[in-house]
Amino acid sequence: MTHITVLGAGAWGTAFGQVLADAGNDVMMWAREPEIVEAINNEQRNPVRLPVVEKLPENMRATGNREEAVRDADIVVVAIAAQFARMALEEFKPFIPSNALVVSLMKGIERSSDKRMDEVVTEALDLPMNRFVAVSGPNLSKEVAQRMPAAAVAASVNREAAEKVAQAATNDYFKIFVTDDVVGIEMCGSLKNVTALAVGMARGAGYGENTAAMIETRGLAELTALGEALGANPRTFFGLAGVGDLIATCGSPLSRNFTFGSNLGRGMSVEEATAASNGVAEGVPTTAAVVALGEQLGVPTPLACAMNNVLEHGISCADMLGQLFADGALEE
Ligand SMILES: NC(=O)C1=CN([C@@H]2O[C@H](COP(=O)(O)OP(=O)(O)OC[C@H]3O[C@@H](n4cnc5c(N)ncnc54)[C@H](O)[C@@H]3O)[C@@H](O)[C@H]2O)C=CC1
Ligand SMILES: O=C(CO)COP(=O)(O)O
Repeated sequence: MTHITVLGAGAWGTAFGQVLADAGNDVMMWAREPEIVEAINNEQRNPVRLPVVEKLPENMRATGNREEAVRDADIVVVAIAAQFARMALEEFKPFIPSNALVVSLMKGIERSSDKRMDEVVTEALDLPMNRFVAVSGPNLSKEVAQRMPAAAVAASVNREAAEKVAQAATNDYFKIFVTDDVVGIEMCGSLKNVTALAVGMARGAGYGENTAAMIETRGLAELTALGEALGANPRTFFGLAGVGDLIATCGSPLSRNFTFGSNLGRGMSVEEATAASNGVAEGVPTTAAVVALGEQLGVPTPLACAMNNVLEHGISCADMLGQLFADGALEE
């Protein structure tokens, strides 16, 4: 039996923990919230972050102790809000077994460094890239938690590592494919959140299908240009983690990023939308990081720039779309 530890018992950490438990693994959740540790161990539930599940599998336990959480792990899965991942992982570093694989489920770019999660995780743990795997795809946690069929992609420079993670997390309702395109997978997961904020905002402001489709395809073009500049494989953008996740996230009120944008479109301030958010909306800090990455790479990022003006300067939805229209590019 494979011993897998999930760091972070948020909505996705818990739903993915259930995927792993349903696939027959021994799953240990680490949570910093004592009430979540207690609820998982005593009631087999996570009423705080994933109330939709009435009974988590028996082979899922929890602890708040870092050493106990990871010391026997074959695979360590990280599902912590991206901006806090580096700090949190540094505290686990002394306890992670030297042969364990480390998997990131996170979809964000660290604002303080403008680095992707593959960079943050390997730096924080001093981990060789061949022990790192990124998992990403159209995986709204509430649906996966209800065991509705879904799929994702595991990316690693080490094919064997990606296959081991894919096997460990595949069950009768969840399937994982493999790729070696870590950068592409990371960029897809992070940038679709920026697009979802903008689409949500347009929806909240009352715009329809054409506007949403325009933002989604311009977002995809922006993500493809940035990803290619970083060496990603263009095919990745048309797979599950790219177009697949854009469709899921930009089309569902279950997405925190879509909902955050929608609340902005309805007239809430960033502070009000943050207070109303049911969990982390990674696109918010990631938007500024995408603008910075675009500047560093010389790649235009009109959508991220317009969305950044919403988040930092409070411009309206009409002005955000106006800025997209004012972009000088004529080639699609
Ligand atoms: N919810 C979803 O549908 C999906 C989420 N993701 C990604 O997975 C990551 C986690 O998402 P969720 O679990 O849904 O978010 P959540 O908002 O439900 O939970 C966030 C988690 O981060 C932890 N955390 C926050 N600050 C921390 C700190 N300083 N130290 C340690 N832990 C800290 C919280 O305790 C919690 O476990 C995000 O990057 C998200 O984009 C990926 C796929 C699907
Ligand atoms: O990544 C997700 C779905 O694939 C979840 O999106 P949100 O973080 O916007 O809820």
